[in-house]
Amino acid sequence: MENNHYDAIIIGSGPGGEGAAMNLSKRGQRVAVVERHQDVGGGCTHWGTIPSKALRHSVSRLIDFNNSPLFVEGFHKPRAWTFDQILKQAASVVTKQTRMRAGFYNRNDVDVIHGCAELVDRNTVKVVVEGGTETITADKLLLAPGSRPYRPADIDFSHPRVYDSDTILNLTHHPRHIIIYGAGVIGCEYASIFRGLDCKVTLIDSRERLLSFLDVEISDALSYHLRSSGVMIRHNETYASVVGEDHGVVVNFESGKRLKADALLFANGRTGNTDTLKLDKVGLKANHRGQLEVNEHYQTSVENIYAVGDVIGYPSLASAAYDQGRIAADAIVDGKAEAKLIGNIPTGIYTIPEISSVGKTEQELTAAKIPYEIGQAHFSSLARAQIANAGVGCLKLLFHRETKQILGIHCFGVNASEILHIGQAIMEQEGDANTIEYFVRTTFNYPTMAEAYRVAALNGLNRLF
Ligand SMILES: Cc1cc2nc3c(=O)[nH]c(=O)nc-3n(C[C@H](O)[C@H](O)[C@H](O)COP(=O)(O)OP(=O)(O)OC[C@H]3O[C@@H](n4cnc5c(N)ncnc54)[C@H](O)[C@@H]3O)c2cc1C
Ligand SMILES: NC(=O)c1ccc[n+]([C@@H]2O[C@H](COP(=O)([O-])OP(=O)(O)OC[C@H]3O[C@@H](n4cnc5c(N)ncnc54)[C@H](O)[C@@H]3O)[C@@H](O)[C@H]2O)c1
Repeated sequence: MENNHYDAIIIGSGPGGEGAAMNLSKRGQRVAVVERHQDVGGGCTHWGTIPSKALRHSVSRLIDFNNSPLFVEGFHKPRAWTFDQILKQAASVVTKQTRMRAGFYNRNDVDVIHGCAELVDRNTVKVVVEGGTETITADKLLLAPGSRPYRPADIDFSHPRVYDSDTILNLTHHPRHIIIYGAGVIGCEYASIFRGLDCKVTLIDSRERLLSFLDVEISDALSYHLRSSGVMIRHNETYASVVGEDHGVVVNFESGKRLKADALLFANGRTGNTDTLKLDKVGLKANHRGQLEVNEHYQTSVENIYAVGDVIGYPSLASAAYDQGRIAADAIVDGKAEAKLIGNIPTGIYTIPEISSVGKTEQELTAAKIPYEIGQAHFSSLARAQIANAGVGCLKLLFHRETKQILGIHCFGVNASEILHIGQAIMEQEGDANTIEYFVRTTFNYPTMAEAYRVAALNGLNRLF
């Protein structure tokens, strides 16, 4: 029984669970991680971030190839790949990630128990393993069970042509036309992937603007580029019913419209994986989206039970989940966490073109009556972008016209999610060190995409009078 007692038990081996496990182990704690999937890595590695980013990478290489005069000379038709083909490439990345992550647990002496965890009481976890159950105990518990696609009850997800963002990874036919219902981040990313594979894509948005949390100009640019690549976007539409047919799906809308396609990807929201945890055994209750409430130390209302990652809701990102796990581990060991998740969480959206932003949008600054100015650099005017045939995109810096403090950074185009971090490093500086003038005072390698910061800063400073 002694061996079954740990300092901490973690449920879930996604970025939240892993971040916590590594930090707890480095801090000398005896840790067990319970994972119901056969491999570690979480939804992030197996069904979410990693496969979707690997698929997207293959598609953008295909687009680059077909658009490069150097490669297409002599070819009379564009190269084409099927979803099935690029899935194989994605699977190999998932395998590499899984092996690497399994190694982290091994090297750090973290016990990984494969089975489904249920809470018995505030110190005891029952693990349903193949052929029986195991019971383990700990002083502290950390819940990092992640989330899954939200599935409305009136849609038959067992129909072979109806997919969500998990099951789309089992798609074996190549749809000529796919309807993507839900134009959140997942819907927009998959619209780019399928369009890049030359499928006809209809993207259904229940709202009137794509990704309305983005700066309007960037969201407009995304709409423009998705549309010009051939994606049909329908705004302000809500489904009334989904009817599965022999080789396709018909979606009827409340507006009276009807659409038919070979497949439907329903990507409209996520639900926290709390339904099988038996939260009632410890007196916890999830909200209607299966999410738990925590305080600034990631502690739930039960003192020794913590929670991180998608199960606590916003920002529901792998990037943040890892940091939350690390911070929660400090709180578990020290009783409180000194470190905090940064206030301005960056977003990286892997559509084609890619989008990334941090800080305030123009609409937020206008609403708050903050006197800001804009500095812009269009990629088409950068030598590096011209060399790379990557002229679509821009970097937009929003800064305070009096203090020159950077307030927001918005970027779209090739490598936007990498480019963003240069500006973020300056924007995160305290006091006067956060200034757009940094980009004018420093010297950038030439030619680089980073040079966009100098171009944008000069553009913005020249607007001041
Ligand atoms: C299609 C898609 C693309 C995404 N792209 C990005 C991106 O580009 N960038 C980004 O930052 N984020 C992205 N995300 C979000 C990101 O994947 C999640 O925010 C992240 O995985 C959350 O980490 P987590 O540790 O909370 O949970 P998860 O990664 O979901 O891991 C939870 C783990 O807990 C296990 N588990 C659940 N219940 C139990 C139980 N009772 N017993 C045992 N084990 C259990 C699950 O099997 C799972 O392995 C994407 C998500 C999706 C769906
Ligand atoms: N590149 C990235 O950072 C990236 C990529 C993909 C996904 N993600 C993460 O995945 C999630 C995206 O999910 P999404 O694109 O499906 O859409 P979303 O979170 O934008 O939600 C779409 C709609 O569904 C509703 N909704 C959400 N959860 C619901 C629930 N449980 N029940 C009923 N309605 C619900 C929302 O209010 C919204 O109107 C986000 O949390 C995002 O952070 C991130």
